[in-house]
Amino acid sequence: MADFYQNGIITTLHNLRQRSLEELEGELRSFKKKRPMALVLPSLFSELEGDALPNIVQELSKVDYLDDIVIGLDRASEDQYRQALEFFKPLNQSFKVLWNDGPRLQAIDAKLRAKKLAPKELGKGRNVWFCFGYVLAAERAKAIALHDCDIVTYDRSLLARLLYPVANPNFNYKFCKGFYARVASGKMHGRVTRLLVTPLVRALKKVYGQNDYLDYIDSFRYPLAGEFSFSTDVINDLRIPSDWGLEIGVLSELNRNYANNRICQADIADTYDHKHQSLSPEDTAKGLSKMSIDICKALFRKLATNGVVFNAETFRAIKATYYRIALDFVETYYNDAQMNGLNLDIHAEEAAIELFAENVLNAGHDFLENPMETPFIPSWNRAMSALPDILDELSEAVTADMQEYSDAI
Ligand SMILES: O=C(O)[C@H](O)COP(=O)(O)O
Repeated sequence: MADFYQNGIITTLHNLRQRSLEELEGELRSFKKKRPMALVLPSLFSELEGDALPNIVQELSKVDYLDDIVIGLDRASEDQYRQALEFFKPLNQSFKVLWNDGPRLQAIDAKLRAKKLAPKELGKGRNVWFCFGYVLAAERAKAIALHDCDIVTYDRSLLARLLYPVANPNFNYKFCKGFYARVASGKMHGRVTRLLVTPLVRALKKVYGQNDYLDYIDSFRYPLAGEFSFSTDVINDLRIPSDWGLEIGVLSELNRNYANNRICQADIADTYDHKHQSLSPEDTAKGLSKMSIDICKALFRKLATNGVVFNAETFRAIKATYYRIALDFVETYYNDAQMNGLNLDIHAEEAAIELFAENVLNAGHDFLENPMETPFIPSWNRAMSALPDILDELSEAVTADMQEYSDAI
């Protein structure tokens, strides 16, 4: 059984395994009148052909408290968009598929671009941003969940546990982050979370002393989880990073906009596995190497907005402190793995830490060289003020695409 310890400055909602999924879903059904619920799924077309998404769709088709599912489809040709519309048909909820590469959504993007409001980078952040715009335009959902489409261990209890804290009308949470242990096939995963984020946050605390923002990030048991839920009004003011800083960036935005007692985290799965990316030690523009640089920059940028000063010396101190703390963590993880009968490859862990330490410096260098660089997509509030009809146009474009390319929906 899990413990019920509160480890930080936000609320942790545990899974004490005392109630059935059916009971939880029954309660969610009773919430839906006051707080209608939607799910956002950022997806690549290639994920439709993978192992995870077919099972996710099957599981979701059994969920009866959810009103809407908004799927953002990236990297799909016209034919693949048609295939996607067929693929998602087993869903029993009202669903929409945003064909992000299609001519209608590209025209919306061009309109935003002309006002310098369009996302600069392709990827999950951009996809999620357009989906959020669609949810705002639909004006129905009050509670929204988002999860990745590559979860191979998915079952529908993940969604129920993720949505519950923001869907329950008696709770006041604006945002809930999911957490779990990424343990699968006899191994401990979550390399960037375990070996970069936690030790780097601890190193920054050591170098700069107590800091409310670092305490806040350190309170999340899985800060990089792609699974979170929130009340719809959160979207208006949210600036989403378009790079791999997405998860940290969203947490930072919530920290800026809300008090800590409006934010929680929930234990959403006993086991979790997903598609693993390569570490990519040879190319900093790819894989976990790129991810680690984007995450470091997201942390540095946020600290700078709190008045923290960085220079080449401080980055060297941060790197050295990070490296020592991260190496100490390897022993901790190794012993935890041993006691639980898991494998932990010490060499691979230390090689990842060496790469991440180098990338702490690379990120620091980029940060000092390009002080004006920002990966943030403007908030929907700003986009709507510049282009008041943009949400209606987005909604019409999605409906028109679905009508044109599918005859049976
Ligand atoms: O959460 C993480 O640390 C990264 O997404 C990498 O995860 P993985 O080691 O499970 O692939």
